[in-house]
Amino acid sequence: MQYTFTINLIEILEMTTIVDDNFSQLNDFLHGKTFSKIFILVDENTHEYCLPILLGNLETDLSFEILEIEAGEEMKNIQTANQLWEILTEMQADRKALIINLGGGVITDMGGFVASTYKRGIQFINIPTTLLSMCDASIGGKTGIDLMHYKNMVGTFTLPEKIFVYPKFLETLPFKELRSGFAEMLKHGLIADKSHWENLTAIQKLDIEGIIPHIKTSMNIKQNVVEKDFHEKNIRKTLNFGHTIGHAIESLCLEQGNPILHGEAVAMGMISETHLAVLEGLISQEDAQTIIENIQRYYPYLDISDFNDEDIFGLLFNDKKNTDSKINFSLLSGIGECTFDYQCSRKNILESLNFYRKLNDFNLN
Ligand SMILES: NC(=O)c1ccc[n+]([C@@H]2O[C@H](COP(=O)([O-])OP(=O)(O)OC[C@H]3O[C@@H](n4cnc5c(N)ncnc54)[C@H](O)[C@@H]3O)[C@@H](O)[C@H]2O)c1
Ligand SMILES: O=C(O)C(=O)C[C@@H](O)[C@H](O)[C@H](O)COP(=O)(O)O
Ligand SMILES: [Zn+2]
Repeated sequence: MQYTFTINLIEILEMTTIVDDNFSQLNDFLHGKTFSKIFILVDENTHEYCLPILLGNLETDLSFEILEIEAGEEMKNIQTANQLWEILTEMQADRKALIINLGGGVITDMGGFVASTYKRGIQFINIPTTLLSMCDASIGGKTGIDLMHYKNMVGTFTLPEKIFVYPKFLETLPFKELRSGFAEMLKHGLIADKSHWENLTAIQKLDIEGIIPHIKTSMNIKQNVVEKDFHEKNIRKTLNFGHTIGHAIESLCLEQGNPILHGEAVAMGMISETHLAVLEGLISQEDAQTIIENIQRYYPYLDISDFNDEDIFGLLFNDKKNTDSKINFSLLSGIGECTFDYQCSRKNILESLNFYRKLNDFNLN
């Protein structure tokens, strides 16, 4: 017998709220609930820049504890998860405890994972503080940690109770982090909405004034895809465009102790995978050129000349989308259209990596 599981669109859309300056939507949510205790997970930066804003507006009689981890992808691992499970145990967090994940994608992935496994699952909400987590990571229920240097190898599909988005958190976000999140927004346009892509690429200077008006569209694209295929059996794989090669490069950089930002890796992966789509006859040269030139406008060239092809293939062969020992790509068939489960020849994959290696640095930033 086959079971299918679909989440109701309304459920996902209602899960996400853009909050006002008083966080009244968050306070309303908390007032109606009987949590035993609240744990707010932060990293050192969101502790400094975002927690004071949140606490200044939080209206609740419930007691809360702050759990802080160091910032960075290097922390998204089993050791950190273990420490958090231990702290929750020592503090006698019960099944009615709530975790508030206040941070970027590392915090929402990690906090969601810890919450979804502790005592077989306690409730959590996401309050994203980076562009990347507002538009992508806080939405859709993928939680997880890296294993060795393989990205997101252990995790769960578990939705938060709510996602509260406060775009003004972006005011303190460093430019590189803003640009990293912008890569996932470009991805949303490329896989699903040509006009979103055109609006984003019309932005001449990447700053929050230019980007904030487009956040909601990216959130909606992600929500719509997730609603159709929560467990990534089919169309959700399109959200992985740029990530097959991107994750491999991100993992290698992490392993070498030279981490790059997730969005930087995705930008590189989108260029390489767009060329791969040309080699496979999926997309026109003209569309590919537009895509690649625009991504190059925003992102610095990543020097992967020293990366060994076999190391890259080793990682590609462990990609979570693979089946039957075959690498499954999500490739563009046009601007705003994406295929998935697409298998390419080794020759073309190598050529797409070499295409990237040969690109000049046209970065304007
Ligand atoms: N679950 C998903 O669907 C999903 C989607 C995309 C990415 N991800 C994951 O998300 C992670 C990347 O997320 P990220 O880019 O948000 O990284 P991040 O969480 O590491 O945050 C980036 C940096 O910005 C700092 N920061 C956060 N908010 C700030 C603020 N308002 N002001 C100043 N500094 C602030 C953080 O401390 C950190 O140093 C990766 O691990 C990636 O795999 C998950
Ligand atoms: O939500 C999804 O599905 C995505 O693929 C979004 C990606 O941007 C994100 O990086 C995700 O964590 C990648 O998923 P993974 O399953 O390849 O780890
Ligand atoms: Zn991503």
